Formats: sequence, C-alpha cells, structure tokens
Amino acid sequence: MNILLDENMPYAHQLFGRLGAVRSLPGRRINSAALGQTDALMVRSVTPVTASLLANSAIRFVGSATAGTDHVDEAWLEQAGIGFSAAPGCNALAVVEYVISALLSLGQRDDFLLKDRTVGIIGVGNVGSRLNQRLSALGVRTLLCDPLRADRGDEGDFADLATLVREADVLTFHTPLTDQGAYRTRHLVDEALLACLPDNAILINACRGPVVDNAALLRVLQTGKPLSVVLDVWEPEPDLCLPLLSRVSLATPHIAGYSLEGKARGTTQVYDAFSRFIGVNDPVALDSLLPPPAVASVAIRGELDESMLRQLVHLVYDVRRDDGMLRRAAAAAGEFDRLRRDYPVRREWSSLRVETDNAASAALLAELGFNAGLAPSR
Ligand SMILES: NC(=O)c1ccc[n+]([C@@H]2O[C@H](COP(=O)([O-])OP(=O)(O)OC[C@H]3O[C@@H](n4cnc5c(N)ncnc54)[C@H](O)[C@@H]3O)[C@@H](O)[C@H]2O)c1
Ligand SMILES: O=C(O)[C@H](O)[C@H](O)COP(=O)(O)O
Repeated sequence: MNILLDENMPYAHQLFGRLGAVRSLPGRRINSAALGQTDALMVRSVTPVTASLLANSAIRFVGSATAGTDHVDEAWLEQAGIGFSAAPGCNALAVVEYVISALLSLGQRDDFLLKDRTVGIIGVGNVGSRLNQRLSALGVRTLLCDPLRADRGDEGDFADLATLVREADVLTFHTPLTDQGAYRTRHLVDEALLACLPDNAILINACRGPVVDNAALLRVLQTGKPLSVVLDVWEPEPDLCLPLLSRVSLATPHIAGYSLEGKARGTTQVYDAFSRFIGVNDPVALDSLLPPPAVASVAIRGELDESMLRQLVHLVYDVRRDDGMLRRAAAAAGEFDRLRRDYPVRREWSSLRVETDNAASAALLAELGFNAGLAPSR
C-alpha cells in the first residue's frame, strides 16, 4: 500500500506508517505527476482534489484532515468510486479559542467588556455552536444565523443575517464556502452588507477568504468607516493584499484551527476513516500522541473577572502573537505558506490545569473547557 501525505499533518508518518509505505509533499506540490503508484492520498485544504488530479491515478481513497471541503469535488469522487473522508469538527475548539482571544484583545485595546457586547454567529455548525456555548457561559448575548438549520427545523432561535447586521456588535463567520444554491456563501459579506454595518462594529472571518469580498472590504475601509476587522482567511490565499492587511485590526495566516490538538485530531480522524475503509480495526487515542503542554498548571484566587480570564486565555494562546508574525513577514514572497508550515506548537485551553479557591470560578472555567479544579484556600 502506497500512501502520499501532505507534509503539514502531525503524527501522520507515525500512524499511516502502520498501514503501508508513506511519503509526504507540500500540499501545493501534490499534482497528478507526483502521484505515481499511490493508492491513498491524505491532503489538507491547499490541494484541490478534482478529476484532473485523480482521473488517471490508482488512488482508491482520499482523506482530508480538515473541516472545510470546498477544495474537494466530492461528487466526482463518488461517481469514480473513490472513498473519501474529511475531519468534521477536528479544529472547532481551536477556532473558538482564536475568536475569543481576538475579542478579548480588542476589548483590551478599545476598553470594552465582552460580556457587554452582542455577538452574531453566522454558521452554527461545529465551530459556531461551540462558540455560542462558550460565549453564553461568559454571559455574552449571542444571535444565531444558520438558514439551513432553521429551514431544517433544528431546535434553536435562528435569526436572519439582516437582523444580525442590525443588532450585533460583532459578526463572526463560520460557514463553509459554497457557490451554488439558495445558501451560497461566496461574497456573503459584500459591499451592500458592509455599508449597513453600524460604526464600530467588529467583523471576523475565520472560515474561508471568499466569504468576504476582500476588494469591497478594502474599499469600505479606505473610506475611513470605523470597523474593526479580524481576518484569518484571505481572498485569495496565499497571496496577501498588503493595503488590506494594513487596515485590519488582527491579521493571521489561516491558522485559526492550528492548535496541535486540532491538527492531530484531523490526522487521527482521517487515519481512523482510512483504517475502516481497508478493514483494519486500529482506533487511535489522541491523548496517546500529544506531548505535555509547556505551561501545565496555574493557580488563581477569588472570583474570575474578564481581566483574569483574558490572562488565562492568553497564557494558552494569544492571537496577537500570530498577527505580529504575519505583519513582520507579509511583504516577502512565500511567507504565508512558510508561517503555516513552521507554525509553533499551540495548545488548547483543555491543556491548562487551573486550580481556584472559588467554586463558581471552577464551574465556569470547566464550562469553558479549561481543566479546572477547586483547591482549598490557604
Ligand atoms: N480558519 C480555519 O483554520 C478554519 C478551521 C475550521 C474550519 N474552517 C472553515 O469554517 C467552516 C465552518 O466550520 P465548521 O467546522 O463549523 O463546519 P460545519 O459544517 O460544522 O458548520 C457550518 C455551518 O454553516 C452553516 N451554513 C451553511 N451555509 C450557510 C449560510 N449561507 N448562512 C449561514 N450558515 C450557513 C451550515 O448549516 C452549518 O451549520 C468550514 O467549512 C471551513 O471552511 C476554517
Ligand atoms: O478547514 C479547515 O479545517 C481549516 O481551514 C484548516 O485549518 C485549514 O488548514 P490547512 O488545511 O490549509 O492546513
């Protein structure tokens, strides 16, 4: 069995090596000539998986260690009889932690408390629903927009996008990129929507670049409209529009989902799917792969306020580090992909043990996903 891997998949050599001969390549260099006699291909989001890549290949299975699948022609794979699995939800918590870090950073910069803001979440799937859960635990008012779920009759209070634009202080987008049908999301944020945003609104895009019309966003920011914009994803990638970069509040190179846990879960989810596909029963426990975190535990006292929460959140992950990294490197060719390839180890909140002497704080921290414990006060 010959297996070709995207090089940006932690633990993949170790795991897929149990099943066959493995080699890896940068995702953007995986093309039909590179496939040779490959039987199975494991990609990430930068490799378009289409008929032109696979039509004359021996590939029987494709895995994508990602939540998004807009780079994969799933209909073609199905009619070609090629197995496919993505990794739904693998990095949802990482994106949630990115968004909350961004909001706490902007709160510190602009002197507002997150709990006083209304956050509109567009796309209430794996990311959006977890974001809603954590923000609600923090006492933040949320408004939810997911017309597919609303039309399906899912439980929940769903509003339309126009209501969120009118009523929310923050709009954060967590939809797939789609081009067809009533729910299409390409340029969901267009010039007309941007014009309707109230002054001082916060706009976050951590899903796919083209969900926001980047040229329209630049034009609106150039008029001096007061908006705080957080962009993790760009239109197009890996090319960066430097004038846009200079006008956004936080800018990162498509790493919102790049916690070690998130990337490792992506690998293990496609490993488990491929194992099942070839009839091997060898499930992998994530915890058996992950190293201990650099910062393992911390003790706090008293009731948790927003400033203490910000310090805890940023002890684990601070989006401003990645913003600085991108701004320093952005002008040079190839840096967007290099920053992603060489991304430093980043852990999730669950990796931090927080001991507190306050029962309410312990309960809240546990609800937020920290490894919280109540310690007797001394
Ligand atoms: N920046 C990153 O690192 C990163 C990480 C993970 C996911 N993503 C992107 O974010 C997207 C969402 O991730 P997820 O794991 O929550 O996916 P998901 O499939 O679990 O959820 C997506 C939700 O969006 C909803 N939706 C679809 N069209 C919509 C529309 N027009 N308006 C409002 N809602 C709509 C769907 O009904 C679904 O509930 C992924 O498709 C991926 O492209 C980016
Ligand atoms: O869809 C996803 O899972 C994310 O966007 C993912 O983090 C993208 O990372 P990449 O596959 O480009 O390494």
